[in-house]
Amino acid sequence: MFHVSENDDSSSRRCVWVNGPVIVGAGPSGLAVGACLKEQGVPFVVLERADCIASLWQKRTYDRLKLHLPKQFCQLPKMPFPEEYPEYPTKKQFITYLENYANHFDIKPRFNECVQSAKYDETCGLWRVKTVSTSGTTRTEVEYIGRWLVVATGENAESVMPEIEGLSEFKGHITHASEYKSGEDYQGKRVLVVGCGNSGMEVCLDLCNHNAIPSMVVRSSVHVLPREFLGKSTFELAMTLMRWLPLWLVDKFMLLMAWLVLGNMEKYGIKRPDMGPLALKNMAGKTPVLDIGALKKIKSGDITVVPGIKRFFNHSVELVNGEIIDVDAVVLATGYRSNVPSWLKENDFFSNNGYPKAQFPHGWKGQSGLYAVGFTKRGLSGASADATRISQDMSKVWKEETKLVQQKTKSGHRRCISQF
Ligand SMILES: Cc1cc2nc3c(=O)[nH]c(=O)nc-3n(C[C@H](O)[C@H](O)[C@H](O)COP(=O)(O)OP(=O)(O)OC[C@H]3O[C@@H](n4cnc5c(N)ncnc54)[C@H](O)[C@@H]3O)c2cc1C
Ligand SMILES: NC(=O)C1=CN([C@@H]2O[C@H](COP(=O)(O)OP(=O)(O)OC[C@H]3O[C@@H](n4cnc5c(N)ncnc54)[C@H](OP(=O)(O)O)[C@@H]3O)[C@@H](O)[C@H]2O)C=CC1
Ligand SMILES: O=C(O)C(=O)Cc1c[nH]c2ccccc12
Repeated sequence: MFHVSENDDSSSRRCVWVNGPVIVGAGPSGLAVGACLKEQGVPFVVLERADCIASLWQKRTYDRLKLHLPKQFCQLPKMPFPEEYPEYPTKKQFITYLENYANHFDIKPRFNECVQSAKYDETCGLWRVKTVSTSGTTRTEVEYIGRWLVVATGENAESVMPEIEGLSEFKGHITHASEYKSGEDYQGKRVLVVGCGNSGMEVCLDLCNHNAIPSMVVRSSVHVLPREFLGKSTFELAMTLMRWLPLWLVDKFMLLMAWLVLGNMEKYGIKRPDMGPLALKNMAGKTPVLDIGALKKIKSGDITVVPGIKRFFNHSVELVNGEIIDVDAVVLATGYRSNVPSWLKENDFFSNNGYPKAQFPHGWKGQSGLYAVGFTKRGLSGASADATRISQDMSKVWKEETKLVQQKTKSGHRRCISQF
């Protein structure tokens, strides 16, 4: 690396030349690319806006979270989970695994550096990546310059905060699922949970377990599948069946299985989409809920399912069916979005929704040395697949060029000697 600096009292500017890729984001995706590159001897820099690795897992998830897919589908390349880990590791175990992973591959991200912009400079054929970090009253701007850019900022970079009429008038506590830690703070409270994805369902279950009174807003439809069927992981079963059967048939099997285990959920207000669960995941990226107990609580009446929201009042909410219910607090389990459009000045490869335009498995490589990892809507296994491809692609070029440079230096050296 090569540095150029400029300073005054409260701010400083630096320019850093990066030999190898600039990786933006130190979540599982950025770490996986780093690990694969380390093995190939390609140097890199990882930039992270937070002060730790895997900030989504460390700072923006609730206490009782566990991986909801079996561990073999969640491990990163080149280092399996410890054998003693359970089939569904806890959040704490997953974070420990990631910390060990970063240490093992000696990945040292530059923390507290938020990427503000990244632009390809046509004239020099290089990426210019600008970051800002503030510490006390000092503001530091750094420009990293390199030939490759790896976008690893994730599908969950920002929380989606819906605009609902009257929400700003609501006097109770409002929080997003990403800030929710535990139901402990909600004992005895009537909590409206907006959204019925995996977050909404699990927050409701956690609230029940802490003697709160949750109502869950289901404004459209959702596929709920049991996490296990006859002691086997539903996800694993689906993946196995997909090897032999067409997707529509696997979907039929999933629905039959869900009906056998969970029964008909429509009478409880949970309507299924017209499309099957895997077809919908493939087409729209909508993840089916893998149930770990919320449905039992819905059946027992501990969780009340309510339709969409019309508007909020000071202490209550009006639903689309005209009903008004009193509410003490609101948890917005309304999902996440990518933040790529806010900083990446490029629109050939990335679409304005912050995802690569090309579908999996083609969305990992763009033009001019641009790469994306972890935008497959296939969780950690999708990120691992991207990381492997990216590192292979880069290391091929890196090795060819290193060989060329060595040959040139050798022949240059011979010429020098022959002049004497
Ligand atoms: C609650 C929850 C549970 C999940 N459970 C599973 C599961 O069980 N199995 C599974 O396969 N998937 C799961 N997922 C999917 C999830 O996307 C992955 O687990 C994983 O975290 C994705 O890794 P990532 O590195 O792509 O993104 P992230 O983990 O979000 O990491 C991206 C990093 O980039 C940083 N960043 C963002 N913008 C900038 C910027 N401008 N400058 C610098 N740094 C930046 C962020 O701070 C963050 O640290 C879950 C997701 C959630 C929200
Ligand atoms: N244990 C685990 O491993 C967990 C994994 N996850 C993963 O994290 C990712 C994000 O999940 P999640 O946070 O649940 O987000 P999702 O995007 O999956 O779900 C968002 C939910 O919010 C609803 N919603 C959005 N806006 C509104 C609104 N204005 N009014 C009413 N409802 C609204 C959506 O309804 P609609 O469908 O109608 O748009 C949907 O039900 C997923 O990939 C999930 O699998 C999450 C939690 C736990
Ligand atoms: O947890 C997530 O966000 C995932 O995307 C994991 C996942 C990848 N493929 C799936 C298919 C069905 C359910 C979950 C997943």
